[in-house]
Amino acid sequence: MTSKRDRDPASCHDDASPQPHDSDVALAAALADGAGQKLLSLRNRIGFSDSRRLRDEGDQLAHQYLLEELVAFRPGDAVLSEEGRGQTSRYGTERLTADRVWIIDPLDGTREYSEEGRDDWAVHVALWERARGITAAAVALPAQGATLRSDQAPVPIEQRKHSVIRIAVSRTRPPVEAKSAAATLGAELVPMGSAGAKLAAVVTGKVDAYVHAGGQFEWDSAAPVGVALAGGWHASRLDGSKLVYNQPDPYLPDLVACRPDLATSLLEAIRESL
Ligand SMILES: Nc1ncnc2c1ncn2[C@@H]1O[C@H](COP(=O)(O)O)[C@@H](OP(=O)(O)O)[C@H]1O
Ligand SMILES: [Mg+2]
Repeated sequence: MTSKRDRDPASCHDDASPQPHDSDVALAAALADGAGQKLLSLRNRIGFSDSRRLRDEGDQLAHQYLLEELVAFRPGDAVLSEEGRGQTSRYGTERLTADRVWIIDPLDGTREYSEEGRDDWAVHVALWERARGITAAAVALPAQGATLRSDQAPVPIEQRKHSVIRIAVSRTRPPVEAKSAAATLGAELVPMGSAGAKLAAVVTGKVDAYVHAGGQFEWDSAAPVGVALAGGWHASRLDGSKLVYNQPDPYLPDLVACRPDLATSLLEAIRESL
């Protein structure tokens, strides 16, 4: 099969499409954008009256698009996707011996995607490389018209302090650890959907931190954590240990991300709550 890498770019792509010789991070951003545009179109086309249908079709549409493009542009790489089956699923073993694995969440914040007017949902595309971890990442926020990339840090860290510390949490499952840490620090909780949207709120300065506990998988955090770490933010497990990806079991149930100057006091407040 001819891969898109082998084709003449001018013959088959417009300016917005991924290009065969894109860097990994440029490809991640182009694919996250592409999936995001498809999700916006689907939302416009079928509306919100049948939210289950919108969620299911959105998940599948974005997954299929990302998978086809990754197979075409990076045919030698493995994929771990939330929506995957077989080799791309959490049970697939090909990724465990691969040197390069794309960890994707085609639609993060599925619930919010199916609710009219909400913009807290995202598309995650990250590349994990053996012995290096996450080396390229992009998080598209299609309804916010933004895409965050691991090679382009947003505004300088000093500009992003609030008088009262703001901690983003799940709007449906706010963890007790975050409530307790907020009480210790005199912080306020900011409920929001989607791990990608919450980490984006951290790196763009809308909030100071994101605390999650109680369950999550590698695809929920790989790309947003890749963007945050590349930009100089703190991101770790709640106990302060490193977030490790492409594990045999991709369950990765908790994380904390924040401004680096807040990390010590926030981790300490969380530790007191454990
Ligand atoms: N306890 C839990 N177990 C498994 N996944 C969870 C979880 N809590 C949150 N998540 C996942 O983390 C993402 C962000 O959740 P939240 O908006 O509640 O913060 C969602 O991803 P998806 O939308 O991709 O399923 C959600 O399914
Ligand atoms: Mg998710």
